[in-house]
Amino acid sequence: MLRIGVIGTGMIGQDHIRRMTSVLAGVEVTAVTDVDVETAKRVADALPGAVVHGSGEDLIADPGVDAVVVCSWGPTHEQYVLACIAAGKQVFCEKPLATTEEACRRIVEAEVGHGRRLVQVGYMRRYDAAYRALKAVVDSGRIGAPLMMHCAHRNPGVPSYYEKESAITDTAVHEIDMVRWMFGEEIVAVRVLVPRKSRNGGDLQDPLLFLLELAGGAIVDVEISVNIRYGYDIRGEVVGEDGTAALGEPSPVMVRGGGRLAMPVPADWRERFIRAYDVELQEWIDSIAAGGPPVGPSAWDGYAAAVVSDAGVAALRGGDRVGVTLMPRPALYEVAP
Ligand SMILES: NC(=O)C1=CN([C@@H]2O[C@H](COP(=O)(O)OP(=O)(O)OC[C@H]3O[C@@H](n4cnc5c(N)ncnc54)[C@H](O)[C@@H]3O)[C@@H](O)[C@H]2O)C=CC1
Ligand SMILES: O=C1[C@@H](O)[C@H](O)[C@@H](O)[C@H](O)[C@H]1O
Repeated sequence: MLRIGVIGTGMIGQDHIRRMTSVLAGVEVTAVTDVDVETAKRVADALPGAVVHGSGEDLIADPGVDAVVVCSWGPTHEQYVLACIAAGKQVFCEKPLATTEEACRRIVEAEVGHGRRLVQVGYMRRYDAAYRALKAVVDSGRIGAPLMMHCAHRNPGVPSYYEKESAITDTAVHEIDMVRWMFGEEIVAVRVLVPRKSRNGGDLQDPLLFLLELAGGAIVDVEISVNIRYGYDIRGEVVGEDGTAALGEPSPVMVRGGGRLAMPVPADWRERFIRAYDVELQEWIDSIAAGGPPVGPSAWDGYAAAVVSDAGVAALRGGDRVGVTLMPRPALYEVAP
């Protein structure tokens, strides 16, 4: 049994604890912590034998914790991931790896200094059946070389920690990672277009259109709408030279009645990506329980996403086309995105 400590027992922390205790195999949650101590205690009450630690650092140092899952807010990730590397413990860090290029660079440098991969980042779309099927079509060459991709990332509402830049750093960062993986290329420049604001968006710039240019010349557009009310709607269509391929509808059921064809829209990311999170965490658990390095998105992927995300924030703040330059990729991260 791999003994896991969870830092951050909010929405995704609780969801990952649920899957680690009642869905996945070979794992138990032995410790939790949260700055909101009452929440941490309430979550631990449902976990027989689990310890509540007063800080993330204490949890990481606990000899009863083999590996750590970080589910606290993005700006707190760096300190915990660095502490895990210093302790030589495997860490699964929810996205984003950290919220700035500099913070991600420090993590990459610490891991390279350690000499062995210890970090996996929670970019779960790489594990989603629909995205995997879309990538298989693109890789097969059936639609010719991919030229463009149209994406939509629609949320019904935003979490409490959401700020203006979060549309890029917290939301579009999923497309940043997915696009690098889908095309197997780095993103070299970004732009942000700002449409008329939604009356549902408060102080946020909602919606916005995020444009990504890839090294090979393909262009990706991403609609980010984070207060669209009707549900959680994730779309993606790749346009190739000879055809197109799109994500299918996530609902397993369609209802015809009363002159209408209807299907449910997922309520949020927990529902839409439920199986992707299961596969992502089970593969992480299995790989590290077997003593190997994690095989999912690496600290390098987290760093690359942060550099693009920083460029996106600059574009949102008034830049036009903002270029993206990555540092040379260390040998530890030799595989393509
Ligand atoms: N992969 C995915 O699809 C998703 C990833 N996330 C990511 O997971 C992280 C958490 O998001 P949510 O669960 O939605 O937020 P949340 O606000 O529901 O939960 C975060 C928890 O972390 C705690 N926390 C904050 N600072 C802390 C610190 N320094 N030490 C310990 N605990 C601390 C908060 O008290 C809160 O209980 C974010 O990085 C977010 O981007 C969130 C939702 C979906
Ligand atoms: O990661 C997630 C949230 O943190 C973020 O706030 C949402 O916009 C994303 O859709 C969700 O997958």
